[in-house]
Amino acid sequence: MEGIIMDDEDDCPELVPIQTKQNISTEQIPVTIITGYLGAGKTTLLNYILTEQHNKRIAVILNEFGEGSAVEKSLAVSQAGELYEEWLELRNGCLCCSVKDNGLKAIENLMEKKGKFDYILLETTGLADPGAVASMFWVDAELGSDIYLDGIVTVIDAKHGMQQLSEQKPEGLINEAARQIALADLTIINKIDLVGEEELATLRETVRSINGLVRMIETERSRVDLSQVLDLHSFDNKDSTSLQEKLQLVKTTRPHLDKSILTVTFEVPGSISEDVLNVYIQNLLWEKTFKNKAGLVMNVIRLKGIVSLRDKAHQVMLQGVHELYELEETPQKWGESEPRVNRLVFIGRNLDQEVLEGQFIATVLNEEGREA
Ligand SMILES: Nc1nc2c(ncn2[C@@H]2O[C@H](COP(=O)(O)OP(=O)(O)OP(=O)(O)O)[C@@H](O)[C@H]2O)c(=O)[nH]1
Ligand SMILES: [Zn+2]
Repeated sequence: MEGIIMDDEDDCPELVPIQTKQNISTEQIPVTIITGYLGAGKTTLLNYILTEQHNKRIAVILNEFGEGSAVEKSLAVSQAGELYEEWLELRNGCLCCSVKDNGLKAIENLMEKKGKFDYILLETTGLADPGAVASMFWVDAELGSDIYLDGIVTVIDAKHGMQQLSEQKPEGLINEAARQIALADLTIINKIDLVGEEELATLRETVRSINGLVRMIETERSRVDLSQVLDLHSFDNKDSTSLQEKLQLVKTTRPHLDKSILTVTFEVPGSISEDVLNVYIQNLLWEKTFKNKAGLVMNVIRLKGIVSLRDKAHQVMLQGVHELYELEETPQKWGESEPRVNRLVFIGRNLDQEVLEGQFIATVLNEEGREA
């Protein structure tokens, strides 16, 4: 297989072999995106991770590329935009860098100049859309990069989180704090020293109502068990069994806050054709032809699933962030007597389970029935 990468020196596309993802994943360096609203405790978390005992050489990137479209900037990598970087040596042989613009390019430079790292932590600015940043790393991994996206961690302020989540945005605009939770693989509810159990319970429930899939931990001064934050493998198929089990536990949620983001899930038995599934997903993510019963366009922020593709012995994982999605065969085979099912989880705005499931059955499944 071949793919195109841009050459640094002369901006000339160059054909290079791309190894399959599975082969290189052991050598690739994980990137964890740390996001969260202003003052939630992101920097405290980074500092904590850096000072904890770990045998990793961690590079920390404080990015300021949240403003504007990070995706556009990443696509302009080949145009060799000017970079501004400041490097700081930290404890444990860790490095810290502040990037004004292109985060990806900075990481590549980092690899060249300082040798390889074991781990990269990237703190986004409080108001950034981490989805754009995540998509950028995800796209890059597809191009055979040295790095891969391990997970999105959202730090939430236990004291101010509810208020931030309740802020009404002008029509059409999304609440940033809610979006950050919708995207997360892990949420850290921080500053629990500042709230009582009741307040905490309300916040917990609200977080769950937004993202039915997310793992939640609670901390003071962002003190976490590192094994709960690093090496989550949220975007790869290293762990498809557990993903399947995890998806089975997810329930469709009821929005707690007005017009808020929620999680929708369904399971439909049968095997489907990849082409028809692609049309369904693209209509949802790209064409935006799906509407809820109030006529509002569905907006999916995160998408996960395990599907049964016709002619495939293995389970196939579905992953999506904003408008990017990917279908990837997992090492997990369907059992001989195991019923073939498709389980999908959607996190986003204006989602309606009946519509999503109904459309899936009507288009994806019935199309399959006609072909069979
Ligand atoms: N009481 C209390 N204060 C905390 C806790 N964690 C962090 N803080 C304080 O909260 C403030 C903000 O923490 P930061 O780690 O800078 O938050 P941040 O998310 O990086 O903030 P920005 O980068 O400005 O968005 C600092 O003054 C921290 O000392 C906690 O668990 N309890
Ligand atoms: Zn910070």
